[in-house]
Amino acid sequence: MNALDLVDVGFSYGPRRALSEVGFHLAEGSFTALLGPNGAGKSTLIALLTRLYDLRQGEIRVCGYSLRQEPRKALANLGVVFQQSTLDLDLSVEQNLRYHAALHGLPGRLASERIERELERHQLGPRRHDKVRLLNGGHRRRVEIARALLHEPRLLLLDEASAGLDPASREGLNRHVRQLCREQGVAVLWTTHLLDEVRPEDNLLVLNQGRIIANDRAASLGAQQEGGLAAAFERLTA
Ligand SMILES: Nc1ncnc2c1ncn2[C@@H]1O[C@H](COP(=O)(O)OP(=O)(O)OP(=O)(O)O)[C@@H](O)[C@H]1O
Repeated sequence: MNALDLVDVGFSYGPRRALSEVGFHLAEGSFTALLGPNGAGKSTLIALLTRLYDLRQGEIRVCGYSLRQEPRKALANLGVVFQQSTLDLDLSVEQNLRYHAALHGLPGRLASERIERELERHQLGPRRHDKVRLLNGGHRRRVEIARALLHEPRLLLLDEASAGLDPASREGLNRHVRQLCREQGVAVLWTTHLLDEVRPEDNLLVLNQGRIIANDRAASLGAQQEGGLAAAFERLTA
């Protein structure tokens, strides 16, 4: 079963069309980069996937559950890291995780076990009692990812997760998420407008003006154009 299926999804802000006939499938445990220039429709798509906006056109299924018909089951399989951080800066790393576990209704002991596991997995153990305010951008993102995985989703959405990070932290985060995907079998949808975050082996979706205009291995797309992926992306989004 796929981690995510989108079929003919559309969305408009009043008369302004933001998404048209968007369709794609993400296999379980796969890493997919969703690349699009500013205004392509990435945030709108994330808002539909997280049910911030109502889906009126098309179908979205998370692990086979329709977002419209079985939203609770669909969302139980979804973890999200939003573009804007939603951590409480004045709570510690551990308190932020505990708060989220409570929101998801995880009983105390299970919450503690999962928190320990995520702290370890994200190498955050030594920082557990630090207020989030004291962490650098890369570590804050790790806390958000740890938090998003507490309820054991099968699909993790990261919306421009590397925005605002310095190059070394960006690279570290990118590597970390790929490792999670490989080792834990969580499917990842990584949205970005930065081409250098895409690797040749990635599944690549290119969104432009609300439409998916490419869906292929990054290496295959790059091979189709002299100048590689950068030239292909430029041509596609021109
Ligand atoms: N609240 C809104 N009202 C009207 N139009 C909107 C609204 N939000 C977005 N749009 C338009 O919808 C289109 C898609 O925007 P969206 O924010 O989803 O793109 P994006 O790829 O996330 O861009 P960015 O990387 O700049 O956030 C754009 O043309 C944008 O101007």
